[in-house]
Amino acid sequence: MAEAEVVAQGAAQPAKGAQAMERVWPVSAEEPQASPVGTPTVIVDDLHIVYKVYGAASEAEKGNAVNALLRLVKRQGRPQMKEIHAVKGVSFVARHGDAIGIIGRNGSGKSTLLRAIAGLLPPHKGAVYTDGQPSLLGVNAALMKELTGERNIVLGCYAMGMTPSEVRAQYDDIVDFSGIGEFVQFPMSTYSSGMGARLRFAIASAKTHDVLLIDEALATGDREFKRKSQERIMQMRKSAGTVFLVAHNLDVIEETCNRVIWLHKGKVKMDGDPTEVIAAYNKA
Ligand SMILES: Nc1ncnc2c1ncn2[C@@H]1O[C@H](COP(=O)(O)OP(=O)(O)OP(=O)(O)O)[C@@H](O)[C@H]1O
Repeated sequence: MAEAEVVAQGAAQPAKGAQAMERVWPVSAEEPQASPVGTPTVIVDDLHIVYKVYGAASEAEKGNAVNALLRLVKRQGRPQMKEIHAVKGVSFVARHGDAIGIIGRNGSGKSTLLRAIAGLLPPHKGAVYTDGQPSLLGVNAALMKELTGERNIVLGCYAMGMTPSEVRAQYDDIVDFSGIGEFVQFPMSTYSSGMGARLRFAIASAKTHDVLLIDEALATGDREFKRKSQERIMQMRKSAGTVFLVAHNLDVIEETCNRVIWLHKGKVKMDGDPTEVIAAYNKA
């Protein structure tokens, strides 16, 4: 991911792969301005995502070190194109106020699904409809390492569409929440990975998102930070946004989410109550 992609990807521009959702619920004269809890925010309809990888070895050459060396040294053979079908026909509806945990083994398609909802990957087949702007907060969503924390906060907030006065109002809270203290004046290249992750989460969560997608961002923080971030995710749910959370730590998912989707080899294996889905996943 490019260094300049700041904090919450997709926050500043319209999503590419995702489509704005058509209204599918009834409109009445007394309808409140704020979206009521339970209205759909994301509809994923028979979604397929396929990566095309160039330069992959053919089946016959797989695992053959001599061939691999020959290809490198003599530049033999034309680059092969291989397709990786990462998400295979996933469908579900997410609603306002939902915090949805996505679980599954390594390579099951969790991050790919989040990136597709954020509109960063075009569907090979099927569609993603979103009501509101999805924002992806990932471990790889890089701030600019050569800039200080201070400048990254300002840039990150602008990238999320905040105004200068909103940035001023939120600045102290972001620094406090991140817990990076005086390091805010140092370049981010001097931060530990945990400090960087905390700052990213603090910046991204300073704004109310329609749909916030969090990819393993809580994995690197310490216990205290995890507690604070979980509280903040709960607050975001209350402000009627929708939060998706990918994490390998199932305790975090169970404590934070009201629903869990278990992906297995790119397909939904189970979707429902966190305790039930996690119990089934642990038995598998
Ligand atoms: N940029 C990419 N190019 C090609 N293939 C990719 C790319 N990203 C992921 N894949 C492949 O897509 C499949 C799903 O990967 P993905 O990262 O979505 O899984 P994941 O469940 O998030 O895994 P993990 O738990 O290890 O983070 C894997 O087979 C992976 O090798």
